Amino acid sequence: MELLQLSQKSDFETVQIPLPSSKSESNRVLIIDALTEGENQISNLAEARDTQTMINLLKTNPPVFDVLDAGTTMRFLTAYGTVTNQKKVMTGTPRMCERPIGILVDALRAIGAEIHYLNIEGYPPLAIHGLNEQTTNQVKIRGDVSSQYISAMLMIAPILPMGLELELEGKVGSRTYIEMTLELMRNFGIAYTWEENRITVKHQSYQPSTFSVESDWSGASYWFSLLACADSGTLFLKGLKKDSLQGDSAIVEIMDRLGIRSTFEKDGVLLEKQAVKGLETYDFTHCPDLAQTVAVTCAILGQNSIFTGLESLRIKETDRIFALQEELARFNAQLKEIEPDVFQVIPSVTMPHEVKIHTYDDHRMAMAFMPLLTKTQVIIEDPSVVNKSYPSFWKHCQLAGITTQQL
Ligand SMILES: O=C(O)C1=C[C@@H](OP(=O)(O)O)[C@@H](O)[C@H](O)C1
Ligand SMILES: C=C(OP(=O)(O)O)C(=O)O
Repeated sequence: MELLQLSQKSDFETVQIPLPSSKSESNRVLIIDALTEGENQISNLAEARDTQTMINLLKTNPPVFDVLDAGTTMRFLTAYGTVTNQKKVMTGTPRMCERPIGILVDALRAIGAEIHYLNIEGYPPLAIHGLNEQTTNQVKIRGDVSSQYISAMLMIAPILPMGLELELEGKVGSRTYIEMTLELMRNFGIAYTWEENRITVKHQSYQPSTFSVESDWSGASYWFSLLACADSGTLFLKGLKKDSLQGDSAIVEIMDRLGIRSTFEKDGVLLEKQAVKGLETYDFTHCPDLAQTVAVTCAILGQNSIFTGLESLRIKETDRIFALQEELARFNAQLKEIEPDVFQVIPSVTMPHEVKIHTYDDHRMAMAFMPLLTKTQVIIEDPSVVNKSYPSFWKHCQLAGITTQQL
């Protein structure tokens, strides 16, 4: 097991962090690009492994689409392979084959697709046999498991001969990601309506256009957390915009409560320290990828916060609730379920001289616990796990003056 030691440091002089591009925006524009007749001008695609996997699969078009551990790549390419009438096997890592996909497969079957499960009903691997004829444009889809199924259906909707009327059922989580999908579709010429729980996309063509992918707000969250936990300093995060398509820009309002003032400038955002106002409660339903960052920050800052909207965390790269509970305990903090789906962060009272963090094949576990280095020496197990979304993360830590050493 590779180990990376991060030395304790708590002052960050004016440091500029370049940030990676958003993998969520990148993976959407790649699908849209593949469905556009004509040339798009797309820049700043993400270096994330999830995006590079998508680029390679679209370019080489092998009979087996192995998406590794990339959820969006699995869900978006399943819909793409179907609408482009291809025969494909969709597979991924063992964990990917434990992440549910039945809701998307049912929606695709409802419009006439032939898809078979190759192992366990409701989970990858899958065999796609394409879509010969669209049988209906009326589809009901649950919104409470993953928004990625909805985004996948929406992006192929204009290509369907009958278009699509998607009725969202029940609670809709990660809504900001659905909005991102529709905004990007609009950027490439697609008209849609979203009235109450019904999204309608008529049959139409994607129009060639330009798009520059923004920096990644989920990746930015770790830098907000670092400064919030530090004694002093300022950070400048490049390439972030105030009007972002990414719901994880909610980190600005969360960190305003946890001691960070954000000032938007022409080419990014300046982070400065301010007094902690306190985060009593936060609902992560629409920004689930921020939960680990904020849990660790609250645990370090002595904030007894209540978290809700964490349901989807159990089916991501790992069971993130379990992983957080185990790793927070290593510095005597807790994430306690005080009622069904209501969690309380119980902060650390004593900090060990060194903390070793297990990362569970989850990039966000490695990155979310990095700010612990403001209080103690940290050892991160399997540091290359960050490659999924942020391959240059440790290099950027060095830019911030953090000493990293492979053990
Ligand atoms: O559409 C997207 O780009 C994503 C949607 C979210 O997943 P869920 O919709 O499954 O919550 C998020 O957690 C994931 O990192 C990226
Ligand atoms: C959940 C994530 O990604 P995905 O679902 O696309 O694998 C993530 O990046 O935190």
